[in-house]
Amino acid sequence: MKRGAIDFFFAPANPPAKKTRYEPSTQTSTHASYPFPIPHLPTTFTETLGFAPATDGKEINNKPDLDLVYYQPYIPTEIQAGLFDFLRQELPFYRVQYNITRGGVQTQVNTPRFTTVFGVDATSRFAEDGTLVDAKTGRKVESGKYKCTPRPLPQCLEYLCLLTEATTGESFNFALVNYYADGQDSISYHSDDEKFLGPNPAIASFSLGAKRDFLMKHKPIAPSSSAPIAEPVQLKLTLGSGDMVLMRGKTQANWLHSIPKRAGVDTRMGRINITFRKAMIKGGTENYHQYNVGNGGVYRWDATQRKMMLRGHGDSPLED
Ligand SMILES: O=C(O)CCC(=O)C(=O)O
Ligand SMILES: [Fe+2]
Repeated sequence: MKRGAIDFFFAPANPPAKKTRYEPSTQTSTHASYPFPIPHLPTTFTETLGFAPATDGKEINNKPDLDLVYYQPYIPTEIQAGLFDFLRQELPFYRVQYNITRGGVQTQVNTPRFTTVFGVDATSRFAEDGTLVDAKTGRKVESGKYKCTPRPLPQCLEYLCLLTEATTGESFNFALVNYYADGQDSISYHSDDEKFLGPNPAIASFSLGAKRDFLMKHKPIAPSSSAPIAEPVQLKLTLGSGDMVLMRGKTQANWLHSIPKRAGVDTRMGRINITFRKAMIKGGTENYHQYNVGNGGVYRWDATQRKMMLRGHGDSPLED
């Protein structure tokens, strides 16, 4: 029977397949530490990234100790959605659990988002063949140096890192990635002021996917008898897909930032955050690995079920 225009309108013969917003590259980044190979950026993305930053950065330094550069957006519009899909699909993610002891009481912390990390601190670098060598001497790093197995940046993040270095004039050796599955995933107020980053660290922070509020507040200032009680100094940036915020100077030493939980329509969508940072010493590599990879199972995006699915456990590498 012939289908009329009305039938076509109301009942498509096959539900439309979800459009893939990128054409995967056949080349991959591989490393003994990766649970599966990670495809290179599609060439359409690398070509379009030639036009990044898509806008000039705006300096935000009108509050005490604050030094930001806000690119709204940095990633060109045409590839924002595709790059989000690509990274969500192709990176390994973790849901890290760890214990903290406060006042002699141990409690388990469930990190309220998916995380992953690539990079090694400035005392080491990866040689062409993927082995770790001493940054100064070029000699092979002894196997016991790190408690974890550092992972090199895959080409897809290395490319974005190099671009970010060129834009900002800063240098980075780490990419930390957060995936907030929905509005219930979050990061609580903190500052990225660890000693292993050195003084006045620069951190470039990318957003892809759902819009989320990025809240900043000045760290408490010890009250002095002469000064009047100051209003808390705060700031809200609503980060959209493709945006980048460079935090630098005295920002980390004096400000806290967070992505609070949110209810509402857009918050059913996922959001990816990538931060590029520079760790100076071994402790930075171990800290980032512990809190962003941990020792639980690896998750990968399942395009059919449209959620992160547990793919394997522990450090045992998976075949793709
Ligand atoms: O998701 C964000 O925009 C912020 C992430 C963050 O602050 C962090 O990973 O340290
Ligand atoms: Fe942070």
